[in-house]
Amino acid sequence: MTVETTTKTYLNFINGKWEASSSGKTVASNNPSNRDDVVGIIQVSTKEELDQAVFAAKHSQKAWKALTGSERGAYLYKTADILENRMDEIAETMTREMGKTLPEAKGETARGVAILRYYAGEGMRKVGDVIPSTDNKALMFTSRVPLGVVGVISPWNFPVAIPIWKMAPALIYGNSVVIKPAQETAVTCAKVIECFEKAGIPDGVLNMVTGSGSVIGQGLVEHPDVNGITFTGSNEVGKMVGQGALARGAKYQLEMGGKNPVIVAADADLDIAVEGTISGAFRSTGQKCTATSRVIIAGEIYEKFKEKLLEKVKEITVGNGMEDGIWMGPSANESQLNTALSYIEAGKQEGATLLIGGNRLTGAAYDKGYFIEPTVFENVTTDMKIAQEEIFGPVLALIQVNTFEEAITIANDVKFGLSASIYTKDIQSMLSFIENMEAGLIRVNAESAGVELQAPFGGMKQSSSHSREQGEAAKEFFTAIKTVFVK
Ligand SMILES: NC(=O)C1=CN([C@@H]2O[C@H](COP(=O)(O)OP(=O)(O)OC[C@H]3O[C@@H](n4cnc5c(N)ncnc54)[C@H](OP(=O)(O)O)[C@@H]3O)[C@@H](O)[C@H]2O)C=CC1
Ligand SMILES: O=C(O)CCC(=O)C(=O)O
Repeated sequence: MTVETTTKTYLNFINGKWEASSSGKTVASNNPSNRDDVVGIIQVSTKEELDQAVFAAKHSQKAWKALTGSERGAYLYKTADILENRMDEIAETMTREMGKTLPEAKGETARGVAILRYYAGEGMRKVGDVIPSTDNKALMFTSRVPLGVVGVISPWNFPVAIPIWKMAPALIYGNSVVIKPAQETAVTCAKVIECFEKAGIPDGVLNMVTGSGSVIGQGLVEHPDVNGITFTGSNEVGKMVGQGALARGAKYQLEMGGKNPVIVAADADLDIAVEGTISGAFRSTGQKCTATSRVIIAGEIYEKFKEKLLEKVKEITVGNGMEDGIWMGPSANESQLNTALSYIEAGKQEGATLLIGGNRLTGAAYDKGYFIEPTVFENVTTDMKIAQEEIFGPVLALIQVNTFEEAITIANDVKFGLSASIYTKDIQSMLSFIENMEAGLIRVNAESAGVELQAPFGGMKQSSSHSREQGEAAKEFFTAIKTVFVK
């Protein structure tokens, strides 16, 4: 395993060139496992650089759109090959920058490669339908056109996969892109952009501007030349992004929080249910919008499930994700750690019973990082904060129920509707769950997290703006339909 020791300064990528911000200000991106380790220095940009990036995107888009889909796809195939060759280095940067373990980071980078290849192929697929006209002398069909300039605002929890699952479809359908990655993981994003640059993407078609959400993110939302905004992050910011885009008639897409339940029915295979619950709740330190945060368990098997779950939680090794044998890394930053700790406190105050964990980890191996114990509560009622609000940390609430109907009611009793999972062998329970769960992702005998790149991804209720990302569904956001009537 190689660890970089020099600290590099990363610039903005505007119109095919790497440039420093005119602000002269930079900020360090630190390792959440060891805050003394500076992963890179990034630009704190101004509106001026954002304007330059949007100008470049706007002026390059016509020529980009004029290429055939297969020509645009060739750039994505090339980018995929370059990313694949840099897999280890980019995954290591991700682990250093936001903490997820190296195997998780490698898996995510490989997923980025696969997403690029999937959308590269999309350049050769159909863009419209022929629709019978009532006039037998006419030809009626639909065609799709790009939106123009797409603004991408991405979070830190999937620093490779999320930027790529937004940029790749935007590009293949003929849009140009300005991305503002989360400051937390801007170095990882810069390395992904380097792969596109190396693949020869034409100047101005893809631009990256780093800086704060309130300046560069908000600036993208309000920019009159940005035709579409795709966002993943918190509900609070997402709603502002949506309102800002709507106010000026721009298209927008929001992927936000989750409070994802797992139902463990009386007939479930408990070993499989425990394995899926642990992985869903604690992988990536619970920092996934699809993470499991509530387990709703049939009374008959409650004690047995709890016992098996706690046995496995005790085995979780927490530490620096670069080290072999570490299963769970740190929280991505101090604020995430404090949020998780404050929810743990709220759980105790509101009367839930802490079964395991609940503390920040201390000691030589932990003091310079943001490490927290995997935590499980029981006696959780649905009115408690830990049963209602997104924690984005390794905290699990166990809720015991008497009937299947009660399980579904509780599972739905939140403002979110992203992902939901059930463990059962009974086909009627499965069908009822599929029918009645208010969630965009329904998982049967599988963990709540885990998304396949070729399938639609998104939530119901307050988890999304009701559109879907990934797979073919991405076409709906990144293009506009023209209905053509020819006579
Ligand atoms: N659905 C998901 O996958 C995610 C959910 N979250 C949730 O959000 C909570 C807070 O995380 P946080 O990182 O603060 O999430 P944010 O929603 O603040 O960040 C997401 C992205 O939006 C940017 N942003 C921030 N403010 C604005 C703004 N006013 N206008 C436009 N863009 C903006 C951020 O920039 P920058 O960070 O550079 O300032 C980042 O690029 C988490 O605890 C979790 O609950 C967070 C990440 C992903
Ligand atoms: O579960 C996954 O793989 C995707 C999760 C996700 O998109 C997110 O947390 O933002």
